[in-house]
Amino acid sequence: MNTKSFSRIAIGIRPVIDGRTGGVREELEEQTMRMAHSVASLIQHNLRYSDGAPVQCLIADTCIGGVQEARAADEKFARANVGATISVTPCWAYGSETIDLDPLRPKAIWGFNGSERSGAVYLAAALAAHNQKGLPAFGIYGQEVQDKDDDTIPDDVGRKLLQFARSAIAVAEMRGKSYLSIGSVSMGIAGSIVNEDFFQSYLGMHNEYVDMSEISRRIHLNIYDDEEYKKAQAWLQKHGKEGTDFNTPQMQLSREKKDDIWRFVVKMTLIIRDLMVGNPKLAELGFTEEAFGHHALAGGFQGQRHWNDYLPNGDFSEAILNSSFDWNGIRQPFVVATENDSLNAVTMLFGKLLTNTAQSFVDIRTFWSPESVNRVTGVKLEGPAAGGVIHLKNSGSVALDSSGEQMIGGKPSLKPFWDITEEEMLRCLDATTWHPAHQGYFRGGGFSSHVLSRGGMPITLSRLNLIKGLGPVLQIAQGYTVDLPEQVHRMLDDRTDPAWPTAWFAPIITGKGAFKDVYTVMNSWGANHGSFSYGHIGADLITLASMLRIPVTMHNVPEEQIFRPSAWLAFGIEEDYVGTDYRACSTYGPLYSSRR
Ligand SMILES: C[C@H](O)[C@@H](O)[C@@H](O)C(=O)CO
Ligand SMILES: [Mn+2]
Repeated sequence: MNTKSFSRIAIGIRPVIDGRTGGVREELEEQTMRMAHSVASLIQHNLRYSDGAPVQCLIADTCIGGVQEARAADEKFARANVGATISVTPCWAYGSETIDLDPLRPKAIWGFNGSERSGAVYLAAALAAHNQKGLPAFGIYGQEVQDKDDDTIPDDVGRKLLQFARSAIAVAEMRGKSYLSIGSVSMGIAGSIVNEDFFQSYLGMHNEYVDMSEISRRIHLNIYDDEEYKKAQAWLQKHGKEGTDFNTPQMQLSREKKDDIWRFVVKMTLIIRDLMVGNPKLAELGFTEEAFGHHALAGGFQGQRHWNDYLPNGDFSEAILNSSFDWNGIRQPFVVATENDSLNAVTMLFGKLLTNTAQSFVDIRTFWSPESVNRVTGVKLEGPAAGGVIHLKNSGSVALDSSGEQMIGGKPSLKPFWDITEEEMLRCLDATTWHPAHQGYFRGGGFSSHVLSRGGMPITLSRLNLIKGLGPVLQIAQGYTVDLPEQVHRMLDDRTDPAWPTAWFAPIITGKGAFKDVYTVMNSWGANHGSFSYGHIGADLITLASMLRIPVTMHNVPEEQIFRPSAWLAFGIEEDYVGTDYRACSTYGPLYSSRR
């Protein structure tokens, strides 16, 4: 992305120490600094930014024994674009004098579980100070006692440090970036009514808008890189497989018209990307203003109906941009929401920032109970599909990675772009057929990406909704993609548009609440759309939501994986995990609230 001129977000590490000189402090200096270095090294070795570079950590110049050193660290961090902090300590230190007071930076504290001196005492004192001041912080305290010269990070501590850091980086990455709406509201879909207050107060993001006519202008005035356009065309000749035209013969467009549409949608793709992140090549061509782009970390394309009723739809552009590759090779995926559903774009953005993988935009289309499947196909669903499945099927576009043709340990998966091989990219392309769009819905034509997600992939379906009087809420359902028997898949898929991408989803059922059964998951979904991300990332989504103060309305994440700021426990009894979260989020209010 064209954000080179912006400095990277870093995580600031704060070694906190007992400030009593004349014996105590001196004895602790080295151990405390070593803790800071081992945390920095853990993060740098395990986490990456969206472009694949390792996450940077910055350690305070000195150990922090009091307020002077705390503010000196602040100053260093402010200059270096530090977006979150982790304080570490093996000992007692002066709680409220040493903590990070910046209200906008997510913060965690690791208190070393030792017996000679106890980091736990500081941890508890510092967390109490944070909570008393309304600055929520994550507490990390290892399960097992460590000896004072043990510099290792125990597994449980490491897991929490990384869970915190992944979300903290996501929070910091969003701040100051834009959501770009291309067009406005698609067919009355509420998620495409962009809510500026939400973007600004909860995510620290800005909203940018262009009319869809801007795409048309750039196509007509040749405001795109023609060299890249030719490269893309040649690549498509080789790798783009056109599929069956499912329109009735009278509705089918001529070959000539279809070829025109191919040319058009490739240009649209370059233009949507350029609108989002800019393109220095445009400046060379004399289009200096267009070269900037809109600083967009996510975007959406309205399409229906003002554009699609007479021009080619966005299916191809969205599918390619959301994928981890194109004619330029393997690269980080963009986030482009269908139907300009900005709330689904945010859900996709959360998933992308937490995992660095391509996200799959889906319509939550049909609950197929075992009885309905049996009635229609005569087949009794078995195995993971036995309780019924939810048909996830976007109206024509999905990241090609969703095919599951990338492998981890020989199993279908979606990987960060730096782990995807050339061969896996080709397999994803091979698993995709581009079908002429349904003429009833898309009079202007287009090419829908037909991708069937392979079964057996752990996925997390999520969705952000806005509720007046309450604010944003997040829904999370972990589960698996499933392979239905071939003839069952065909019969069910053919009842709707077979040109569109499909995933059969079996959420993990707990027997309780919204996860009573598959029907209840479907019935509890708060909108027509959702986004799925590879892996069971519900715990990370919950941590991220707590940093942003977005309550989670439903989830099936095991209790032991949940990690939120320590203050959350003060808001209610554990059994009532949803209510506790609501009370905490509403007390703190959005992270970038003007109330502060
Ligand atoms: C083609 C159809 O109109 C779809 O676009 C529509 O059903 C949706 O995707 C709604 O989410
Ligand atoms: Mn839709």
